[in-house]
Amino acid sequence: MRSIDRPAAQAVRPTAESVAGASNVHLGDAQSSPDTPPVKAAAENFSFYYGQFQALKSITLPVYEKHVTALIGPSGCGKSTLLRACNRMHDLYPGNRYEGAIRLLPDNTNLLDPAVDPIEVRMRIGMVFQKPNPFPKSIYENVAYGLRIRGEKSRSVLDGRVEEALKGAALWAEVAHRLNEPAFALSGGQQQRLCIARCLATDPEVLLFDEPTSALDPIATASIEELIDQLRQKVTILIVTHNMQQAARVSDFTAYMYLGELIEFGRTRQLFVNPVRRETEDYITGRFG
Ligand SMILES: Nc1ncnc2c1ncn2[C@@H]1O[C@H](COP(=O)(O)OP(=O)(O)OP(=O)(O)O)[C@@H](O)[C@H]1O
Repeated sequence: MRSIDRPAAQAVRPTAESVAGASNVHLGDAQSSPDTPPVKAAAENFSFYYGQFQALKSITLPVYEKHVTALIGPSGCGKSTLLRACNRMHDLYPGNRYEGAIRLLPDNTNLLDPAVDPIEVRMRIGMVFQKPNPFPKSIYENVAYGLRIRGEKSRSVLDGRVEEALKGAALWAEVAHRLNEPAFALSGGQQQRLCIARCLATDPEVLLFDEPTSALDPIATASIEELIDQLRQKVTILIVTHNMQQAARVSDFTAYMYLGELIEFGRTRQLFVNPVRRETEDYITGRFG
């Protein structure tokens, strides 16, 4: 397996237009301008099939560095399928098929390349699921897990990284005195922050959130949203949400999907206030979906 953490000598940084160029996607005011952030990842004519069924149709989408991009759209439009493709979750099932590319910058690696090790992809691109899914291990071992897989054995390095990740997930103050307790002893909101800490421990470049607050109460939801707001300073975030208020609150850019296609992509404010496509307007005003 080829490791993907070495930048290629001639990495190409796509712009919003070069990413969207071959498609009909409306970029709205997300087009390149002096204040457009660099592209961190990009789907390029990406299609996905569950057996004979085509769930995603030639998606072309830039994901901007250290910003939050929300994927919205009615149930079954392919949001989770796209998110899962970004860290090769679909590899686990036979019959699934990718076409096109999902590139990670600056090395311009196609994450779907079979020569790229999916385990390494998951270190660079962490994923947080709808329901918190800690391992049946201690709080400490959950966070240390990815580092141990990477071969880290030094207790002092592990201790330091576990503390740093728990602080990054705004959980340290609540668990510092109980690191050896089972992760399942934590509340749902704490377990979700533990899962975020588990991702942070391996220093991911991108974090994927698949409806991360749908199983949480309003207070735990607010703490996860606050955390996302802090995390964007150091990591690129792609989030699937059914909750349009949440998309409006937490994201900088929004992509509206329908029936496996990307209909519109733009800055969140523009997409919600002044969408270019009629389909987007119908969805966000509740006339459809
Ligand atoms: N394992 C699977 N096998 C076959 N088809 C699937 C599978 N998973 C999803 N699909 C289909 O792919 C399409 C996209 O599903 P996906 O879960 O990505 O949509 P979504 O937009 O995330 O929906 P929701 O908002 O309800 O979670 C749907 O038509 C769904 O029925």
